[in-house]
Amino acid sequence: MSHEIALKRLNMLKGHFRPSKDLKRELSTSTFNLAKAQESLWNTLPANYFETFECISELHGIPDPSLYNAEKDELRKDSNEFIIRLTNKMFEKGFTTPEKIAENIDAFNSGMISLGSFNFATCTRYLVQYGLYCKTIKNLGTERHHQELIDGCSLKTLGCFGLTEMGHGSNVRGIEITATYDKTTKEFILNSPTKTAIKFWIGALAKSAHNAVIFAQLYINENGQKVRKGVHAFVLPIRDRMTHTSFPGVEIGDCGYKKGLNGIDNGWIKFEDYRIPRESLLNRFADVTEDGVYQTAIESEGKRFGNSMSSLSGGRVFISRMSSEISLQSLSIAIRYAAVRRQFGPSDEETLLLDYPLHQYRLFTRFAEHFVHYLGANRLVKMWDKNLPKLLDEGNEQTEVIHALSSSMKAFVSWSSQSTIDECRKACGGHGYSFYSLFANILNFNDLHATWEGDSHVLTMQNQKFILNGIRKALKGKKVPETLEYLSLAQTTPPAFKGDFENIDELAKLFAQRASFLANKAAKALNEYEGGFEQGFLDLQSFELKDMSSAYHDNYCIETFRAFLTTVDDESVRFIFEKLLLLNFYTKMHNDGNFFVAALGLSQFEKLKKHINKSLKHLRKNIILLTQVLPFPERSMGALGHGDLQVYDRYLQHIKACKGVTERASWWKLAYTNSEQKN
Ligand SMILES: Cc1cc2nc3c(=O)[nH]c(=O)nc-3n(C[C@H](O)[C@H](O)[C@H](O)COP(=O)(O)OP(=O)(O)OC[C@H]3O[C@@H](n4cnc5c(N)ncnc54)[C@H](O)[C@@H]3O)c2cc1C
Repeated sequence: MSHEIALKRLNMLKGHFRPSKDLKRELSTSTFNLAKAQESLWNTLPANYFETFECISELHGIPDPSLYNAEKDELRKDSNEFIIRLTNKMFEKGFTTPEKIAENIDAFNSGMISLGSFNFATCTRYLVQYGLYCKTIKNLGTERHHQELIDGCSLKTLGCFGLTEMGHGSNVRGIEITATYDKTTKEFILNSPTKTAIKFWIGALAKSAHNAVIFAQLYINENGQKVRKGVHAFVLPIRDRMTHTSFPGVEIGDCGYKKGLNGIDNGWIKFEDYRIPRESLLNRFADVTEDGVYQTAIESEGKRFGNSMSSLSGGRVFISRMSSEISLQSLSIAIRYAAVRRQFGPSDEETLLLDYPLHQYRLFTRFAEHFVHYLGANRLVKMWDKNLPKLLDEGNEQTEVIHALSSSMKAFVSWSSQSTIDECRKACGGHGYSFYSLFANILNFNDLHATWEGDSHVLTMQNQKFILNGIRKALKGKKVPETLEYLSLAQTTPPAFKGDFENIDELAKLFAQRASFLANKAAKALNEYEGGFEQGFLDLQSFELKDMSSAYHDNYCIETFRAFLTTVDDESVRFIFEKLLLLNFYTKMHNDGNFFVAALGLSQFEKLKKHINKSLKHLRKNIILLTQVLPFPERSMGALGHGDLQVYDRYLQHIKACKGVTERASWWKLAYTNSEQKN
């Protein structure tokens, strides 16, 4: 499908807005060309985004997420049924054959992101199936695992990904499940020796999966000794396909109700002398011969482990994007609601929430921030897709860059998203607390992003190590990896900024100098740390090291945005996008007084407030049209945020659509004392 047709169809999905009084008023002040803005932004979207969107929207009977409040088992059944229907549809349309998907899982996965606006559970099921189960087989397996890959891609086999255990999540190298090779039968024997060795939290395991990828400590016999060879991955059946019950030696259970995302059947699994064939070992980087000899071309256990884990960056890439997307989704809801909601005011007609400067600050500064994140995340998805064919090639530095980048993006984007979604909920007051506003759903989903696919604090430490390595390279005059070019500025003191506050290039340079300065400051603090480098690395986590990572993240997003601006040819559109970037600069500067008071001087720093207020006023004129630039369908806008701004009508429709709203309760008699009670 051509891009143009895709845009047209997606605009149809987004809905035609009946021009309500509020919408007419809002659009009358806008200053930019909507179609041109959409074209520029949508060009940055991941491959297959529109195609998947169209496929999903053609499936009938998918409930509106803001009306869908089913119980755990029903949610799980629905998400299972839905991915099967969707995959069939994709095949039917010829977008994907199992072979095609096997070759390029990520193009498919990018499209799956669009599922998020329909149903988070189904989107997660897709990520587990393709992004974790299939991708691990593809990246860590060899030709002998091709059939498993094809079966996984076509959904003949439902799979899950078992890395985390009851006792170990972040420290994956500490997992306890053992896989011991028995050369007499040419099998591995899986065992969970302790309670903490039980695999836990595994998505799609509790009720659905036929197969699992399981990470375990590999043991072989060498000269009569049991020798540990480190963490390795295996693909294995866990349930009998005739009965869908687990095999002897495998115990599977449900992790039960969670804070959210109950449509995913997270489970636990315990092994007791469970035998699997030698070929189950995903043997791209290491193998065990029939006679029980361990063979690998990579001597270092750490390097082998690193290779096994690098394919996991994909999950972080998608989380970064998903988090920025659902923040903009939440902001669009809150902004549209505020264009209708009135409170107080000098005259009979009360003031719109959207006209209060405080409300503008709360919502527009975050809109600008997440718009910048969104572009950063879209670029990261493209970097990931491009790098995929050579992901694990020897000497491919790009994999390391993407790992560092996705680690910081996942952390900083999902952290700020959490507070943004919460702020949006509060900005809609009491109605924001309603289930139908969708905020509870979105907030609970995003909450997980801080934890799964690697705890975000632990991930920022990986990003910090990458930057510190970069500094070492820069000091030796070696080329630094992509995203660390700013280190060449070698900034050891805060620069004195005398530039123009409207000049994006000058402000971008200031942010690059800040990233360089904070990196050098952290490196110096570590080198001079009294307790030594290792202790310093722990002690300075909340201070210099976190600031260093945060500045790296800001710099990457700013550079991405500047590159994006060069692709925008319509002046009215470029102008409005520049305003978003400038507002993001000002708020970030204002929030980091430590650095920016030193760089600007106190009186210039104080002037930031004036620049912020001016930007808010300008954005006020365009903000509703800006929400229309985003490629979100109306069904992801809950009851309060549809583009036609018919807030109260739709909210009431939602309320009334629920079963039993106006009916007398079955327990009504309890509302009366015995003496009053009717028969
Ligand atoms: C709904 C859900 C679905 C999941 N799905 C899967 C799945 O399909 N497959 C799978 O394998 N796993 C899955 N997980 C597990 C998830 O990936 C882990 O929970 C995650 O990696 C964090 O590990 P943990 O829970 O052991 O936390 P811990 O590592 O115990 O962390 C607890 C806290 O300690 C802090 N901490 C840890 N180490 C350090 C340190 N060195 N310095 C300072 N602070 C530290 C962390 O920041 C965190 O706040 C899922 C989890 C959930 C909740």
